[in-house]
Amino acid sequence: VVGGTVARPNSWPWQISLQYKSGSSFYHTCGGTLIRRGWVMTAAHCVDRSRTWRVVLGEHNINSHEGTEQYMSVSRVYLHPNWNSNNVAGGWDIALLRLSSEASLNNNVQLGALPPSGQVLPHNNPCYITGWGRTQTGGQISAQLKQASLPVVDHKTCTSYGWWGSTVKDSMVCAGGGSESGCQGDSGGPLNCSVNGKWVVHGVTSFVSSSGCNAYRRPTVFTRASAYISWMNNVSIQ
Ligand SMILES: CC(C)C[C@H](NC(=O)C(F)(F)F)C(=O)N[N@@+](C)(CC(=O)Nc1ccc(C(C)C)cc1)Cc1ccccc1
Repeated sequence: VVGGTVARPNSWPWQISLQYKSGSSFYHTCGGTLIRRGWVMTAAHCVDRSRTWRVVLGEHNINSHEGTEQYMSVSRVYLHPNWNSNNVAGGWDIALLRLSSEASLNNNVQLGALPPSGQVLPHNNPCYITGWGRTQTGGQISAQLKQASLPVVDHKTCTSYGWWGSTVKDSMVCAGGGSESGCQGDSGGPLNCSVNGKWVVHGVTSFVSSSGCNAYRRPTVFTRASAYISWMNNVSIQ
């Protein structure tokens, strides 16, 4: 996350850290959202290569053990069937992870709320991106979970000339476009939007401009969760 602030610990209790094993250690690579006690929503581009994954719930500082963490292994990865890793512009950048056991819900670990199918939020709807991603283009990832205010940029604006143009599809949502943005390592994490006074996980962090995470008129682009409700329902009743 470029800009913004360090989040109050566990104030986004559905945020998870997706980590892969290398040698005898695990490393943060992406964010995600706990949507059921046994299911995590993340980006397909995070998990489209086979690795040994683990999901950390109740995490704040990824470099220290704070006693609120739950470490879960992943029993199966469900990539969206239409996902094409050579064409993130095509969309479909969403995946579900089946956890090998069910999370215990508490003050530090809660389920994220998904939007109703088809919901599209208005321009400037208040939203926050959260994640442990790089804090500057080309910089380091953050040890502590960060948050930044990224208001929705409507499709009409985001797909216009000088912005993302036709790269952004209807199944995506843009947010930000100013000095604050997502960055590498935030992938897969939630875009938390305030709707009727409740937090709804409206987006899955998908991409930023290669010319800079907070490039001018290149808002952070998210997979629009409300476009994939039926797919998620069909997968998670398996
Ligand atoms: C793996 C890609 C497909 C998605 C990756 N996503 C992220 O980093 C995210 F923002 F989600 F945290 C990304 O943007 N990766 N970049 C490598 C940029 C990138 O690849 N972006 C991108 C943008 C558009 C497209 C398509 C839609 C034309 C493909 C890739 C990060 C970057 C940003 C600034 C400087 C250097 C690196």
